[in-house]
Amino acid sequence: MQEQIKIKEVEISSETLPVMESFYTIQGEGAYQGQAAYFIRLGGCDVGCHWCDVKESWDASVHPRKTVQSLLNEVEEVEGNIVVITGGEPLMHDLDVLTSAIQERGKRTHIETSGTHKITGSWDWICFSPKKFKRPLDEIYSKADELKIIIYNKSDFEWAKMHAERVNSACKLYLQPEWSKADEMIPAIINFVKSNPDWNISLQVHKFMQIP
Ligand SMILES: C[S@@+](CC[C@H](N)C(=O)[O-])C[C@H]1O[C@@H](n2cnc3c(N)ncnc32)[C@H](O)[C@@H]1O
Ligand SMILES: Nc1nc2[nH]cc(C(=O)O)c2c(=O)[nH]1
Ligand code: SF4
Ligand SMILES: [Mg+2]
Repeated sequence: MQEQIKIKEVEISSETLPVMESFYTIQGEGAYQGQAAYFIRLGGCDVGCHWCDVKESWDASVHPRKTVQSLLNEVEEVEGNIVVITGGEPLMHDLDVLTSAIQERGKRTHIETSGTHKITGSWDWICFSPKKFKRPLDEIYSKADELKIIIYNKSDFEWAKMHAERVNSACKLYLQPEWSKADEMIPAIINFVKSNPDWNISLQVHKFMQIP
């Protein structure tokens, strides 16, 4: 046991991840919208969405590596008990050590993912946002707590339904307008949700509030 704890401490202090930014804010999207959360944005993504709102995250090599210990110190400084790991595509990294350590400190681990890489980490909430640009892996469908489809054009509604058929029955369903198309797509999203009341609308409220 003593030996095991030692190994863990070594892993926590020596394991590093490329971090583009980390910040304490309000979760602007999905089921936890409106709640305080600490965000850790990891560098690296190989999906390539042309409308991605954080393209600066894609190249992992330009983002300095931080130790898990230093990330834990940041997380422990804030009152909020939700930690959101995002990116980039966070599942390009092994997240076992980071997420177990966050949970051991009594905080919740949430992830924002495209589901295109093997799931590592221990998660209290998985937000799965599939993309047409890279096929998700099968394992994410049974594990997702929240399915969040970005609506860029009208063809995305049928695509959304197709994914909803594959997730587990408890998974919450969200449609989120692509930011630059929001004015154009919101009327169609409203009509869709009126006809398909299992679905909810997610609006990136942090952008309206002009916060990170
Ligand atoms: C930047 S991504 C990072 C996490 C992961 N790579 C993913 O795509 O799920 C975080 C969330 O923002 C959404 N998103 C990215 N660009 C967007 C945009 N222009 N408009 C609306 N949502 C966007 C993604 O679909 C995802 O749900
Ligand atoms: N406030 C805020 N909420 C968010 N929810 C998901 C985000 C993300 O980029 O993953 C995000 C973000 O960047 N900011
Ligand atoms: S998967 Fe996520 S981070 Fe990667 S390009 Fe798409 S929206 Fe951006
Ligand atoms: Mg964002």
